Amino acid sequence: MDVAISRSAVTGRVRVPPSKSYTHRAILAAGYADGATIHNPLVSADTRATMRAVEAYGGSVDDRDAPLSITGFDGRPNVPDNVIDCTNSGTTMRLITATAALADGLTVLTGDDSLRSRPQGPLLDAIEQLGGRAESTRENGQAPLVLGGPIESGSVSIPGDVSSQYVTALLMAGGVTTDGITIELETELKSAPYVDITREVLDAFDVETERTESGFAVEGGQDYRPESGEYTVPGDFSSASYLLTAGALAADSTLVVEGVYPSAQGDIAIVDILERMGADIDWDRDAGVITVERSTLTGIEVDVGDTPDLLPTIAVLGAAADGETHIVNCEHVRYKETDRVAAMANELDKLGGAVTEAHDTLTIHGEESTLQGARVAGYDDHRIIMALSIAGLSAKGTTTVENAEHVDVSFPNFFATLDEIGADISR
Ligand SMILES: O=C(O)C1=C[C@@H](OP(=O)(O)O)[C@@H](O)[C@H](O)C1
Ligand SMILES: C=C(OP(=O)(O)O)C(=O)O
Repeated sequence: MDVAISRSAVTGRVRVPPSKSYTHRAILAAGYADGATIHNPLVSADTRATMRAVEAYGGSVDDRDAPLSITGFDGRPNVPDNVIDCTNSGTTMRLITATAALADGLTVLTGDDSLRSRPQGPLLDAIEQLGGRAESTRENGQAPLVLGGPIESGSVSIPGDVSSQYVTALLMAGGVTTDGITIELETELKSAPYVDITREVLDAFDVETERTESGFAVEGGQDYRPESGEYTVPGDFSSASYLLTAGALAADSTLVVEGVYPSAQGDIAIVDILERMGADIDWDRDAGVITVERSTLTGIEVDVGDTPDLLPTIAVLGAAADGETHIVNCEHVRYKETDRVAAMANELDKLGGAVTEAHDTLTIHGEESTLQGARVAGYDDHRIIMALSIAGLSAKGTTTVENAEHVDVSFPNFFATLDEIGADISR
């Protein structure tokens, strides 16, 4: 499905979808428990992959609309009857790799073309350090993966600069091992707030984890027990970033975004980034409401070490701002559904943006950029598609984004939501 977006104004009130990261963890935590009811879940292509995995390990998921009623496998995953297809979801594949290592037998994990090109090597190495079997069928550190357990407990040493999801996977599985898992980080941890999200969800399921001097640790022999059997997912700040950017670039008067309460999400930084760029933005934290007005923006420097998923959004803001926007510390953003640093450099260039790409930085020269509608590729990547669609709202003329159906991964109602607030869109 190609989507055409013409320059138009947006206004009104919108609600953000529930958080993808919290939903994945809550579903899997309910699987590690004997079950739970998950309120306000994100039901999307990626979270459905995690639901299927919980079922493959012996749990069940009823009512795939809110709330989700999950029966768990109680810390003891079955050997799946079939290969588990994680489709496009890196979070699913990393988190359930460690689950597979708890089962007494072999599990095979695969995914789509994109997921089968993403790095899994450090996590496979960690499973081997714990005495499990962990193989990449093509011996290139990528899926398809063959995992065998059961691992019992132990210490692992892994790099922290490829994906934080390896740490999340080991902490979640470690709680139900005999003696726990200690994780030593060989490098600085990138995407660190995602481990904070994990620890927050584990705490809500009564599983204790620890930040140590050199990494993290989780004691074994713990039971996943959600308080009163329930868990409620907060709103998603990565998804909110597209709506807030739409407001800052194209609001008629104001755009009001609802369902945005404080949580451990690093992508809350979008509020501060917009403020630093000069946007007129106000966050009522108690009410969970952000109000943003169309604003004249100025380029800034942003370190995305903690917030890789904001890179496409910030690149679009930079192309619409005056002056230079310098995005630094972004090498890990190249390991996502696509190489998002290169994708944004290529596609903003087609829209008239002046961009300089280096290995670990992306610079957008706002003063040399005048956004003009064009046909752009979506790279089958939800975040590239959503960011370019918002660029299309403020570009002169019409922007066509190819294969835009992939928004289904994290924000299934994205185009319907833009439509509701007045964007000129044809699908
Ligand atoms: O754990 C998570 O929920 C996520 C962690 C981040 O990945 P990395 O830790 O691989 O950077 C982020 O980019 C991804 O969208 C979701
Ligand atoms: C990178 C992302 O997710 P995942 O790693 O789960 O594929 C994302 O949602 O931007």
